[in-house]
Amino acid sequence: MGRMAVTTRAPGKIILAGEHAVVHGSTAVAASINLCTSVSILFSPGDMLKLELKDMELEFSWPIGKIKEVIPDFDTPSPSTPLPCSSETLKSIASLYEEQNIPEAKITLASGVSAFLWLYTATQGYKPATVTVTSELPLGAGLGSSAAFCVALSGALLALSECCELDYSQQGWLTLRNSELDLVNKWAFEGEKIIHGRPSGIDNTVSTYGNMIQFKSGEITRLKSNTPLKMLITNTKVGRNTKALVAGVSERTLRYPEAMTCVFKAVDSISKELSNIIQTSASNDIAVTEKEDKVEELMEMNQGLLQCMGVSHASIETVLRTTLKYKLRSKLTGAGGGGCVLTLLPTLLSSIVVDKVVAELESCGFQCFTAGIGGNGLEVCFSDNAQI
Ligand SMILES: Nc1ncnc2c1ncn2[C@@H]1O[C@H](COP(=O)(O)OP(=O)(O)OP(=O)(O)O)[C@@H](O)[C@H]1O
Ligand SMILES: C[C@@](O)(CCO)CC(=O)[O-]
Ligand SMILES: [Mg+2]
Repeated sequence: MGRMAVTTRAPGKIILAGEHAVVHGSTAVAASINLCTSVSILFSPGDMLKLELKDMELEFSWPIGKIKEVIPDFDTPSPSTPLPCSSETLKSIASLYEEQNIPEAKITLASGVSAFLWLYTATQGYKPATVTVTSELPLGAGLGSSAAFCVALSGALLALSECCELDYSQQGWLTLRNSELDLVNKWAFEGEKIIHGRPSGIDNTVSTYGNMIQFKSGEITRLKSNTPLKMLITNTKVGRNTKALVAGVSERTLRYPEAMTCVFKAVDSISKELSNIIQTSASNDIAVTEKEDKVEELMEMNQGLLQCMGVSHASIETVLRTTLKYKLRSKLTGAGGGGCVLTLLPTLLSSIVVDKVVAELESCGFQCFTAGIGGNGLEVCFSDNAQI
């Protein structure tokens, strides 16, 4: 029996320090969170490629012949060689979803659908299949939904290719070898380029490998945290688009190169300080409190510099002001412009205060939750039939 069906899951992330500046070569620190995107692929007879986005109750389908016309040359795809999608091909791919009548309110999905069509065809060619996607992550809210989608999808596509040496009779969730994860990460980066324009690669990297990482110009250092950090995540529910925010920072950098270079350098130092603090061991409550005080201070400094880059938002400022009333510090996470804000919850903070701050934030229309930080990266599960 060949490999017919696979399900993968890949986590979202929080950025503790360094978003945006990381696109310009600064250090950043990120951790996976225990909210995932899952992708299931089932090769099926027939002549259609189907994409089902379950949470959005959307279904797309294309005749294989039509895909071959628009994205030619993949009769023998080479999944072991990650390929960028050229801007001409990206334009022709647009004709594939324009025919599918994506509802106006969901037009931001177009870039995700383009990334899907590219990654699928470039790795599997013209095989008919049904691909199903579900996600626990809010889309476009700073928690790396685009990267989790690209990693889960690339992982599923490669798990069904000759590139991965997996025992597909094995039950339950499996992890890939490091060299296989490296390949998934590279394909996912090609997908992120379609969605983000100019990604640094931090989001797909932390989603692929999991845990907590320091990242600078594609170089990854795994961080061993001795004391777990507890973060409150507040979703302002203000929609935004990472591609536009990243482009905005680049435009400001072109207008004020010297000032922005200093800002990026300051962020680089903040991320390095943070990563040192995270890795120092704290043996008692006083040491833990000192550590948390420093993390809070660095988060506050990083937020100031993100304001300077022009990626804060009135809703984010409301979260900052509200949490500060309770002496809690916050910073935006991900691309900003709305989306999610992180607030450090010190170990000795009473649950009464947490309940109060959450109630006040929720009365503003925001949504608060906590998430496990630093868990597994991509995982794969084989079955005769896809799981979701
Ligand atoms: N489950 C999914 N199904 C289809 N497309 C998705 C899915 N998740 C993300 N996407 C695509 O990614 C886009 C959101 O990506 P974007 O980078 O703007 O936000 P994010 O990744 O959630 O936040 P950040 O990049 O700041 O961490 C969506 O508009 C869609 O095109
Ligand atoms: C804003 C950004 O720095 C992080 C988005 O999560 C973009 C990137 O690094 O690709
Ligand atoms: Mg993204």
